[in-house]
Amino acid sequence: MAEEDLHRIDEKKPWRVLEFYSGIGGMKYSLMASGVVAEVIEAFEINDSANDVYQHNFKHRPYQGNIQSLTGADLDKYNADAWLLSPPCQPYTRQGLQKHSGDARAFSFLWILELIPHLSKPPQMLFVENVVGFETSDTRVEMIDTLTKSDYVTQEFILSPLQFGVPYSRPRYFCLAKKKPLSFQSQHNNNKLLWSPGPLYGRDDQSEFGKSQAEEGLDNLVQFCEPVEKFLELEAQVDGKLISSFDDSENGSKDCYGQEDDSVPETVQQYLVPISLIERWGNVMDIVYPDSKRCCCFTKSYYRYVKGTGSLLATVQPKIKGKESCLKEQRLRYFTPREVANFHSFPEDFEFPKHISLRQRYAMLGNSLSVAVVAPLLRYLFDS
Ligand SMILES: C[S@@+](CC[C@H](N)C(=O)[O-])C[C@H]1O[C@@H](n2cnc3c(N)ncnc32)[C@H](O)[C@@H]1O
Repeated sequence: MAEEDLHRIDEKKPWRVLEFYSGIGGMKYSLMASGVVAEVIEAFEINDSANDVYQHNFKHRPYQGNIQSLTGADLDKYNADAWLLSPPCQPYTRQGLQKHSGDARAFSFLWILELIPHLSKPPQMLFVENVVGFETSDTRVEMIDTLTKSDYVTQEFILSPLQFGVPYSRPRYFCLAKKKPLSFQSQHNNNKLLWSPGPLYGRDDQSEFGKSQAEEGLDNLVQFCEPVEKFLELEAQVDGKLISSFDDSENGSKDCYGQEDDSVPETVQQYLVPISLIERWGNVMDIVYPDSKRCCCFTKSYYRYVKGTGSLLATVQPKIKGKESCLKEQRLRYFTPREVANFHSFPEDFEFPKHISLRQRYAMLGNSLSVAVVAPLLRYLFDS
């Protein structure tokens, strides 16, 4: 390690961090929440609207361009200690064609990997986030191969917000890498894929860390999660008593779900799911209640499609929960973008600029990440 890097550790100078695929800044929020003394010196993102949101909240506009056009010299000049990367997930999602490294959307990440061995100032630490499915991809094989040859040690995790007290199922893959002679606190977890947050808290009973233990343990963990109602900005009806004051008398006549009107609703009524949609798709909807301890992953297609894109909230609680009771009478509504941000544990002061449409808000949030999960992972990565 260069002498200046050792000084950085000794003097607690802020780590210099690059944020690739910055989107709406989930990595930056996680770094802030982690308590690590660090500074994002540059962010890279191709999407104009995502950059508007980033700039609105952080007063800095990311470098707007294709990451694939960056050169080794461009990256060397930042002299960064750590790189945080959340490359596109579509090549690896179960819904996609799973073309892995053959998918054009994987090229920019493969390009970044290719640059690493040729850098004169490679990062001391790397953090990569992706969907479950990435761990079996050829891109992951390429990544681990490059990192190992370039003298990094790695630990990989699959973790969900449910394991951090948030009633939200969003398991994601993470790779943490440190360049030797830096090392992890629990070195016996090097080169392993772990399904438990135990090592982040110094718990080292490895028998707990496998996939099957994690899956078995989830039901148990769910009871320690906060209820969904703690994440709501709009009030919900509980115990048959209407707390919110909206009148949904027009609900029955509404037969589209936001495709025509993409403006941001101002009342809870506008988030109600049209009756026609409930009639057609009710059997595939995931319904949760204010006292539920789990809701499904919000994807970037939430609000545009109902199947597999995220949960809907019943604002009227029936005597028997679920689909045995009439769904139309449960007055289902979409979670608002602010509520999705709450499930992602974004800070209260996060906001969208006014010109960002409702669908763009859901899309960008669906692409983002859970601060509750990433912050402790970053703390563990930067811990020396
Ligand atoms: C999975 S999302 C990451 C979101 C981010 N972590 C957040 O919190 O919002 C991937 C992001 O990478 C951007 N992106 C995809 N390909 C890119 C490329 N070649 N160059 C720059 N940005 C790219 C997309 O626009 C998208 O915002």
